[in-house]
Amino acid sequence: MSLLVFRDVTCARGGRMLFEGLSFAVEAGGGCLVTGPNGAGKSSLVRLAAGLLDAAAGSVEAGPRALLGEPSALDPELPLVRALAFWAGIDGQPRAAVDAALAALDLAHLAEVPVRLLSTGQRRRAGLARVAASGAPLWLLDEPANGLDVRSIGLLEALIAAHRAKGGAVVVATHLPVAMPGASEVAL
Ligand SMILES: Nc1ncnc2c1ncn2[C@@H]1O[C@H](COP(=O)(O)OP(=O)(O)OP(=O)(O)O)[C@@H](O)[C@H]1O
Repeated sequence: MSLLVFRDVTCARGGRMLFEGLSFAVEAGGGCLVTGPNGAGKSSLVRLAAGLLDAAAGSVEAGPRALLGEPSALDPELPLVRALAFWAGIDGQPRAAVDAALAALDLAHLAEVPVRLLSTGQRRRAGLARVAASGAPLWLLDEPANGLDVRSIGLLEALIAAHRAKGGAVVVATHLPVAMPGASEVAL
């Protein structure tokens, strides 16, 4: 079953064509690495997949999805656990999903710390925890390894592998190495 399908997609931004005729699909349990130099259109592809940007031509079909973008989307004033619980509530997920995500990203000891006091890497992991707790089958991760140390990249890779093992699918746009065994690659 495909969780994301691009059919002959053309993407233009600011009057400039970024890519055209792009077709690929990501199946349940699958992974897709989106690579390319700065400005190639990796973030734009993720935004197309998220439904935040319209294709100039072609079609994008996606099931329920969760997006990790540059801002973490977490309320900076709330303790981390409450900021995550807010989104989990909107996504209809139980509190246990938040606790599991905090544990998976080694954030449980920071649960009561306001989001604004987290370090860059901790905030990135917090954004990943929001995605992990969303219950969405399709994860769209834009530069998820930015700001992460080597150990945290290992946590990210394990999180992705566990989601895929449960039948989820993951799209990762990255200029840093992120291990996703068996993933396809879209090189822009
Ligand atoms: N809102 C916008 N309006 C006009 N042009 C835009 C807009 N957002 C991005 N662009 C342009 O689209 C091109 C692709 O940007 P995008 O962020 O998708 O690339 P990227 O591959 O993710 O780059 P990077 O590796 O630097 O993050 C760039 O030339 C950028 O200037």
